[in-house]
Amino acid sequence: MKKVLTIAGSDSCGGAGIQADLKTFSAHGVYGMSIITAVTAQNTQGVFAVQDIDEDIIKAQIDAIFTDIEVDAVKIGMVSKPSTIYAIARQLEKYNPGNIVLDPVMISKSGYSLLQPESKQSLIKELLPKAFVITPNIPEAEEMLNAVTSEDIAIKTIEDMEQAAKEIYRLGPKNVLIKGGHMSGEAIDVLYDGQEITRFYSERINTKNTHGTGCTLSSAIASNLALGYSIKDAVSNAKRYITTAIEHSLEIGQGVGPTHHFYELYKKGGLIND
Ligand SMILES: Nc1ncnc2c1ncn2[C@@H]1O[C@H](COP(=O)(O)OP(=O)(O)O)[C@@H](O)[C@H]1O
Ligand SMILES: Cc1ncc(COP(=O)(O)O)c(N)n1
Repeated sequence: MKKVLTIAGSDSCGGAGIQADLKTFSAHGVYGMSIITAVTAQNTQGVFAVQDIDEDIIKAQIDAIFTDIEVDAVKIGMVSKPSTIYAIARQLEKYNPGNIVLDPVMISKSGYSLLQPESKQSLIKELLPKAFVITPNIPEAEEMLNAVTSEDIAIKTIEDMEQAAKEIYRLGPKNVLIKGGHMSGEAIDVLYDGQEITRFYSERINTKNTHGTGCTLSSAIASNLALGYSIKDAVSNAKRYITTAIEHSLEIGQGVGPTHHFYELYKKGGLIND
């Protein structure tokens, strides 16, 4: 069985973060493992408190896994503060895993900042060059480009997304996927692999329940990479997975509800392997 690790924050309401990642891994038939970087007190309406986990125990968790288990892919989500980022970066240098999917989580759907402002530069310098693929949404892509150019870059069109993907590629990741969830019209994601741009299309589903879509997509990409798919096939499969997960999203809580991870659904639709 393929083994996939998530390094991310805990979402108490189960829609995003570690919880979404582990559900996604299970639905893909891969074995999930987790390292918790922060605990959030969160529900579908907001994030109410965050406690960062000490970097020594983050490091110890990474040692515990890599000294014992072969890891086929790593997904990185909420990393919160600079010392957490440095700890993860040093451990990745030590164990050098492949298939690192970096979801540069910055602000939750409910508007709470999950990455401290002083962490942005550390994330760019320490983690971007280690990523096989980075998966920013549009505001995150803008933030990263603004941090490196000191300009006020706004991504408004699909061509802007393509240009931004090429510029973020120069910061060191092997592939850049900019997600179009925050645009209007079709939900189009754009991949740049250093050679060419590929667009991934889906209809825009009319729902407010998109809590955890970015976490789910990046974990689905990590699962597919672990299963041996190429980056383009991994993104294409993951895009179908997230579209189905949003189509069947759940009316749970009073705010932005979560996506649905239902093994039988994906099996029936040919979205996962046995
Ligand atoms: N309403 C929607 N209908 C269809 N796909 C969507 C919708 N909202 C987001 N997506 C897709 O979900 C994935 C996550 O995108 P996005 O919501 O932008 O990420 P994030 O959670 O990081 O903000 C992307 O593949 C995006 O195209
Ligand atoms: C612990 C954690 N990690 C990531 C997200 C982002 O998910 P979303 O953008 O869907 O709110 C979140 N809300 N909580």
